[in-house]
Amino acid sequence: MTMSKLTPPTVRKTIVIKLGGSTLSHLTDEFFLNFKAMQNQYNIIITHGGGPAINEALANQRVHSHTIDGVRVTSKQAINVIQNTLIGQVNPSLVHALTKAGIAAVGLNGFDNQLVNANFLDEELYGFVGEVTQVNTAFLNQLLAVDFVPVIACIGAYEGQAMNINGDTMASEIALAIGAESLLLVTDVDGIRINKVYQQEATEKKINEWIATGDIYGGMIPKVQGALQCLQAGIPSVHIVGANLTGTKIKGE
Ligand SMILES: Nc1ncnc2c1ncn2[C@@H]1O[C@H](COP(=O)(O)OP(=O)(O)O)[C@@H](O)[C@H]1O
Ligand SMILES: CC(=O)N[C@@H](CCC(=O)OP(=O)(O)O)C(=O)O
Repeated sequence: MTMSKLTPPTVRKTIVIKLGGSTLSHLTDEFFLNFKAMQNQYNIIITHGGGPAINEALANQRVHSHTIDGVRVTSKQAINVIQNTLIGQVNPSLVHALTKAGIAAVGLNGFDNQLVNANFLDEELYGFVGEVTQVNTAFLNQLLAVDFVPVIACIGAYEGQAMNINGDTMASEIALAIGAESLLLVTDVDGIRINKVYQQEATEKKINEWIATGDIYGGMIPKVQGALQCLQAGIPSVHIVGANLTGTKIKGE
């Protein structure tokens, strides 16, 4: 009997793409084409937020909330609305858009097979906001190995309790846990804009200055914080981009 040579499995690198809630309602055909082109080379994990949908749902139900530096202070009432909105509405409509474009998307959140466990970030200050404690990377790798695209809503699990995790923080934590090659934070602006000019590159030093001067504020703060954390942990490529996938490259020095 002749032994056939075993072909080693191709080790494909992984990209984590975070889609901001602000982008979800207008993903273009160009975006899906770019996505498919990337799929030829990389495993792709999608994470998403849903800020605008959450704001609308909270307003409809007259639940007040506010943010501190882009992180939503989340009461018990708010977390119920947020859980229902992200897992019940935003996630399935994104999965639908992706599957319609021929992408094998599988909708997930922190509860699924203990995908993302979380603890309270600071219960007194933020309420039900989660800090990621563990990501089930083995499960993600199993899905990627059979060419599924995990689409993860930014809800973590703490002993059966849903925890609100900022979408950018969730994306960064997943990128770190899986050892991603690249993190792409896709938002409604083409990167970091300073004095009306979009920056092609931004260093840690500049970013810290821009936060201090107020040129970076609100929802851009968790993005740059997550981006810097990934860069410091050795993820080679970290970008904040618009839906056309061009924007700001985050650099260490
Ligand atoms: N320096 C900055 N450059 C660009 N956008 C900024 C900056 N500082 C704050 N922002 C705000 O951050 C927003 C993107 O964050 P966010 O609304 O949370 O989006 P997403 O839903 O994609 O996470 C921009 O629309 C803009 O209003
Ligand atoms: C703790 C926290 O800030 N959670 C976010 C989760 C959604 C999110 O991050 O949505 P975007 O990606 O659209 O900003 C929130 O409640 O708005």
